[in-house]
Amino acid sequence: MEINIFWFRRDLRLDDNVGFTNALKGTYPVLPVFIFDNEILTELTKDDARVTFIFESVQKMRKELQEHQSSIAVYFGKPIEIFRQLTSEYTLKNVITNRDYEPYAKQRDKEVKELLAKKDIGFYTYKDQVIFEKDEVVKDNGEPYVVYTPYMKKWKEKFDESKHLEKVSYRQWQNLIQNTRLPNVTLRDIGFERSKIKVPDFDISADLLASYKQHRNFPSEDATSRIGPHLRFGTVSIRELVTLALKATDKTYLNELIWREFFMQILWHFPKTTHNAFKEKYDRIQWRNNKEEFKAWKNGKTGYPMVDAGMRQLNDTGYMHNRVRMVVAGFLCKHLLIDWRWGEAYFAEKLLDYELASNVGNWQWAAGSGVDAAPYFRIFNPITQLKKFDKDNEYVKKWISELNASNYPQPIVDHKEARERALKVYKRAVSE
Ligand SMILES: Cc1cc2nc3c(=O)[nH]c(=O)nc-3n(C[C@H](O)[C@H](O)[C@H](O)COP(=O)(O)OP(=O)(O)OC[C@H]3O[C@@H](n4cnc5c(N)ncnc54)[C@H](O)[C@@H]3O)c2cc1C
Repeated sequence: MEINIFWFRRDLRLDDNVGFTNALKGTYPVLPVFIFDNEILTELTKDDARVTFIFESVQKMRKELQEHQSSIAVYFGKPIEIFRQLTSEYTLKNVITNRDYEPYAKQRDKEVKELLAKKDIGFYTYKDQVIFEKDEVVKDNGEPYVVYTPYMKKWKEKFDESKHLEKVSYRQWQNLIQNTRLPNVTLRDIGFERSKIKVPDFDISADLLASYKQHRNFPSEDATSRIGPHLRFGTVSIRELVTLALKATDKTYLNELIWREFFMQILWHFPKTTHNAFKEKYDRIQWRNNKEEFKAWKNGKTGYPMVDAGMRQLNDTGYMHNRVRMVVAGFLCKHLLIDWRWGEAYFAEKLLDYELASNVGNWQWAAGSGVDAAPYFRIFNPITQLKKFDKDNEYVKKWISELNASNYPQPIVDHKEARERALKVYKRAVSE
């Protein structure tokens, strides 16, 4: 029997999934597939919460598909090897999937496509995780935007509700391979164990979106949507979110979703920014990279409550409030003069919503080296930030039980001295 494969990756949902819907509309029965990619997994700790979340999301889809007399075949290995195996097990016509824009994924897909082409099997990809991808929103002269506000304006100009928000669902389950017993793996099979950290539920209610602008900067309030990991792994569709964001009178939430796409197109056009400063001069900064100070930062022991509370929240829950992320990132790069790449890597290890484009983009923003970054001489004062955004110490007390006790560390650097030192080092780098 000739079949098509639909390959799930960062789109772990059956509804409003562009590639999956198109696969179901095709001529051949569809075999849904998910691959735990061992090249990605080897980098992670055994109780990684994101792996547990992916595992549970895939098993949930599997159950739902089994109710429709089908399933999803789940494999563990190198995608190219798994496809080699699948081409010998099945008579494949096409592999269909949603596009992934990260450098590793682009290379992986290129190799899979080449393998399939040699066997005369098609490889078709769809846009699913964004409203606008790659170079759909560029300047009139075709160059990419490197400043957010004009990008956001062009995004809104080009946006057409009837075209971009069309919900794509096609529940023709009989077009799936009718087999409820397709291969599966357990967490243990892939070398992992269940994490104690859970991805929290999200809130995209009209109430939250209505008050988002006024409350989103205060970390003690539960006033942001916590949608990050769901967007990252595709358990919710961007079209659904934009639909809700448009209904809100205030458009701040929509603008945040556009920031996500802004950073994604930056990564697409400038893949070198994963490792290099967007503004080249910033790679001349003489980082101090003191390992003891880095350890104090990671463990929430810098003596600056807002920094410490944030890092402890991250270590305990895999989440940190956006305002606090800005403060801890600025503190690492400027006060401690530690390379933004160290902080980026630590966030990548810990954040449930870790997403390469947004993480690199925001870290380079904090370091001053990125697109649309704050000028280097604007240095967050972690004490003033605390007074402004957590004036009753509600947030910091929640995460630092010993805040007012003698065992709470003294500041590891003096704000004023560290600020002056950062200004000198940055100035030297950018004016050389
Ligand atoms: C140093 C640093 C590192 C960051 N790393 C990541 C990361 O790895 N992954 C990630 O998704 N976000 C990252 N962010 C952006 C932001 O902090 C998170 O998206 C947000 O805190 C997630 O919580 P939420 O879903 O409740 O956000 P909400 O405030 O409810 O926002 C909704 C969604 O909008 C998008 N969004 C909001 N702010 C930003 C932003 N500044 N940049 C890009 N998209 C944004 C996200 O997709 C977010 O989930 C980082 C920010 C900083 C300062």
